Amino acid sequence: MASTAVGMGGGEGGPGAGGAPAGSAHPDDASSMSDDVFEDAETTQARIEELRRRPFGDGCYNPPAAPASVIMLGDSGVGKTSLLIRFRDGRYVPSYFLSTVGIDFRNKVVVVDGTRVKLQIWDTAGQERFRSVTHAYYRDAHALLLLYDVTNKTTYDNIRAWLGEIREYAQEDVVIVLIGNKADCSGSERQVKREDGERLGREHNVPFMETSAKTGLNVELSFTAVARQLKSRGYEHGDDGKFNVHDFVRDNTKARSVCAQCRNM
Ligand SMILES: Nc1nc2c(ncn2[C@@H]2O[C@H](COP(=O)(O)OP(=O)(O)OP(=O)(O)O)[C@@H](O)[C@H]2O)c(=O)[nH]1
Repeated sequence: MASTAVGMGGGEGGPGAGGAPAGSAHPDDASSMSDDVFEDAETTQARIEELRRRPFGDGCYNPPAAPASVIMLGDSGVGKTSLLIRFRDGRYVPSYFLSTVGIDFRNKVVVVDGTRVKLQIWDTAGQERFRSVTHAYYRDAHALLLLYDVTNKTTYDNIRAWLGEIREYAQEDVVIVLIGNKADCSGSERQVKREDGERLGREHNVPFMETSAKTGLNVELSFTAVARQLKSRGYEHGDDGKFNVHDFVRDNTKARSVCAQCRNM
């Protein structure tokens, strides 16, 4: 789990520039284990409104098109923040002690066949008590990355409930990708087989892949699949609409890689 302070706050010049957003704490900070990191709902709401107003700040000049909004969802601890940091910064930040507070975002441009697709990726708190805050964002989402943790069966079982929430709050045509994260873990650590994830994806007609924020397995692919599908639907100079995300994911998914630490467990 990670706090929003972990490299988050993508907009340059916004309230989070040059430091951690309010209500977050750094793991090295002795105060980070105390209750004062938990802000009240009003403060969280004010903070996310500030975040929403931030300009798209990737250092490039992109005046006309607004970025596509991508939201990362899933139970607390499945690795949403870690996956986003891996994708955005190409690094893995091992264990932190604090969960994401409320919601925060990062920007990233993905180039699809020469076209820049700008993604504004929202990292949500998996904890139940922040749900009402994050529900407000579903409506504006173009795509959702829905994660479970392959080492935690409960997070897999909860995917159906997450899909129910998505149906209730998100747009009908929102792009969804189902992700089984922590695929570097194997043996006794693993509680959910890849085939179970594949079956769940088929049941709900959403593309599925396993990822590892730790090793980087399929991390790029998960966001590229989203960007390609958004482009194919007409977001940013749409193409012929013939792109098939299921085929794309199937053809590009890499086999599992196992980290040394987990192998020895
Ligand atoms: N082995 C392994 N551990 C991971 C991976 N991704 C995340 N973790 C660990 O899982 C824990 C939770 O990761 P987070 O990224 O904070 O999870 P989260 O979903 O953002 O959690 P919330 O903010 O509470 O919703 C941390 O200790 C991470 O280091 C992975 O791919 N492999």
